[in-house]
Amino acid sequence: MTTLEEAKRLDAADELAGFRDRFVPITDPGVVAYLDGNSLGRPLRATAERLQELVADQWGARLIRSWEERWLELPERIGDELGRVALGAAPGQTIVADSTSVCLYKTLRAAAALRPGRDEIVTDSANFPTDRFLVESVAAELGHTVRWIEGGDVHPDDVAAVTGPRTAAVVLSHVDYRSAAIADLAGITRLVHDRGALTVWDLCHSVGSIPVELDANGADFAVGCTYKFLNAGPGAPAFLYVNSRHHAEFGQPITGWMGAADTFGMAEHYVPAPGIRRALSGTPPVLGMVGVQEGVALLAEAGIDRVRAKAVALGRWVLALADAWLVPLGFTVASPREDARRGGHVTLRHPDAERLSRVLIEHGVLIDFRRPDGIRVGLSPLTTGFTEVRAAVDRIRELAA
Ligand SMILES: Cc1ncc(COP(=O)(O)O)c(C=O)c1O
Ligand SMILES: Nc1c(O)cccc1C(=O)C[C@H](N)C(=O)O
Repeated sequence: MTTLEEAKRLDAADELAGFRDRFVPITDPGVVAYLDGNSLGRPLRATAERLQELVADQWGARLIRSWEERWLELPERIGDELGRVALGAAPGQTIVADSTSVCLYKTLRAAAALRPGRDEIVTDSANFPTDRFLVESVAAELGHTVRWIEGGDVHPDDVAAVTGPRTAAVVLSHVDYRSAAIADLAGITRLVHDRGALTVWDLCHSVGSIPVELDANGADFAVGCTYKFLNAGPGAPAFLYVNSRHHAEFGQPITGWMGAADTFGMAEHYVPAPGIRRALSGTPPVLGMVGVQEGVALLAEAGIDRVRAKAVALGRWVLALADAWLVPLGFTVASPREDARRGGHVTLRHPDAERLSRVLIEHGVLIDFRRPDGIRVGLSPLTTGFTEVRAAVDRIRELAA
């Protein structure tokens, strides 16, 4: 059923519908649908308020004293909360810092160093560019070889085929940025450990969208961004997770003073801080962390399980509309149809996707084009509505006909 009544019924039954009011309204009357929250989540009203407060009360009034009073502890404090709410991570293992790219570099270098004598790093040829580029540059830096899994939608068997006694680390995305295919984090982690290697998971497209269980699955390292489903804002800092069993030996390559044991001791040489704090390098981005804090707080209120349930329902809705309206026009579905294997977006393929994406954006349907022929429909359960999605797919039908 694809009727407007059905869309309204789904919106009326949506337990998370009220959360939409917690976001800054879209004032541009030309926007029909915002389906790009998996690239840049919408801003929270609370973030705007908290930023003003911070500038006035903490930065403006307390000046440099705010570092000691509250700012220095934020990377760990927000990291712990993020770990609790979204990552299945006990406190002391997650920290907010840097960009995903930098966090990936740090964790991959650390992982490789924990496996001396092994000289191969595994990743997937369809992985996000930053992941592939960093795997290549870390491999070049260390004299390692990259072993590629071809083509995305990575299964444990694909990992088994390229890992062995020479594998140091395996770098994979939990949710594929193009197809939304969910990798078997538990099964792959187990397999990689059986081969004596370590895992680095990129959680950019899963954090805040699907529950992740890092501790329960024995994950080694993970990284992710906060500006997608956590709505933390453009360029908001990323996070990294290091399982506590690696803390004693965990050494990361950007040995700045903020990750040192005694930051203000101005020591002659670097001695890493105990625990996850050693993952830090430079001064934490306090303004950007406000958005992370608010995004995580909102997610805690909504609950990751309810968020996931709505993401699944939105995904099914896109598939139903696409099957009825777009498949007859030459579109194909590039995302898994099985709910359990599909993350928080649906990618539709069309031979003319690049031009069509431009036209759609001009007509207020804000989707993403992803090479070579994908139109990516991002579904953010805290802001996306069923009627909104229907209007968007209707517009795609109209413009593609
Ligand atoms: C899978 C994945 N990894 C990494 C990134 C980005 O990394 P950064 O935060 O360094 O821009 C993105 C999106 O930008 C992504 O989708
Ligand atoms: N991080 C981005 C940016 O700085 C500019 C534009 C887009 C992005 C994105 O997040 C892209 C996104 N990771 C993707 O999956 O395509």
